[in-house]
Amino acid sequence: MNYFPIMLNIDHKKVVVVGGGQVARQKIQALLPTKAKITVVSPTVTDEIETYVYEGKVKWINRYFEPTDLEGATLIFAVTDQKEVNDAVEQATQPWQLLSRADAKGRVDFINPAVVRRGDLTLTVATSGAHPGLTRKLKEDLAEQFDETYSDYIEFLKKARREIIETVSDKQKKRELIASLLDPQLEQWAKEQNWEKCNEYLHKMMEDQDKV
Ligand SMILES: C[C@@]1(CC(=O)O)C2=NC(=C\c3[nH]c(c(CCC(=O)O)c3CC(=O)O)Cc3[nH]c(c(CC(=O)O)c3CCC(=O)O)/C=C3\N/C(=C\2)[C@@H](CCC(=O)O)[C@]3(C)CC(=O)O)/[C@H]1CCC(=O)O
Ligand SMILES: NC(=O)c1ccc[n+]([C@@H]2O[C@H](COP(=O)([O-])OP(=O)(O)OC[C@H]3O[C@@H](n4cnc5c(N)ncnc54)[C@H](O)[C@@H]3O)[C@@H](O)[C@H]2O)c1
Repeated sequence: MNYFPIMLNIDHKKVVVVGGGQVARQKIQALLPTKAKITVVSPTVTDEIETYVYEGKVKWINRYFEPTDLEGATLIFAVTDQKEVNDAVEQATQPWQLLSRADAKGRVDFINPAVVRRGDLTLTVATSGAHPGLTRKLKEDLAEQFDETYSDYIEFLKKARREIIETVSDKQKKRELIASLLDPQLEQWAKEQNWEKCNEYLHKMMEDQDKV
């Protein structure tokens, strides 16, 4: 199966998670960094989900699923341990709504990749359902390779690129300067949190370009 990978903006959109077990917890935790309006429908929820409910991050409808629960939802997660319930969720899903089934049965509008977030950098892994365990392993490898310091590095790159775009008008120079931000020396200084060196390098590079 060739899935189409995209990064969705689901801020302020309604997302309904049917089921409140470990898989629901996993999906909700992946949704929390967004500003989606998350509703969980289930007679039981895990302790973590209950905490999110008390913190106001998730709305809990504390009962068995009913078709009207899906009204207005953009994304729907059928993550109960009952095939018949997941089937009922599928039946109630409108053609324009996007459905994910944790049991990978029936209608599958999207599957969930494993995600590593480092600020604005998002690394995702999927095997198109072939082996989710491998997906998890590769995610852990990536999390190690791209450690937490990457968030600050990406933030520096973002600001430096903006500065170049706003101050350099020559197209060719602009492109060259942006490309040279990927110098491994900068990455190293960013890892050491040496922002003085990073900024010095950036401004020296911009001055040098001016002279050419
Ligand atoms: C990436 C991740 C994200 C997430 O869960 O959101 C995710 N599964 C994760 C882990 C994981 N899942 C399972 C195991 C046990 C080992 C095993 O069975 O393989 C482990 C490993 C573990 O937990 O260590 C069991 C399992 N998973 C699915 C089925 C049904 C089936 O295959 O038929 C069954 C059998 C259930 C049963 O036995 O009844 C199906 C799906 N799981 C997917 C995603 C989608 C495809 C992703 C891809 O392309 O790889 C897809 C198709 C649908 C979906 O859920 O979107 C998350 C990594 C968490 C992380 O980030 O660390
Ligand atoms: N995609 C994945 O990563 C993955 C991993 C493991 C399992 N699975 C699949 O996901 C399913 C769920 O796994 P789990 O570990 O979260 O199970 P679980 O038993 O921990 O949770 C099931 C949840 O569904 C709720 N539920 C049952 N009937 C319901 C109804 N009528 N309406 C609303 N909620 C209802 C239960 O109250 C419970 O909260 C498994 O059966 C398996 O098929 C997927």
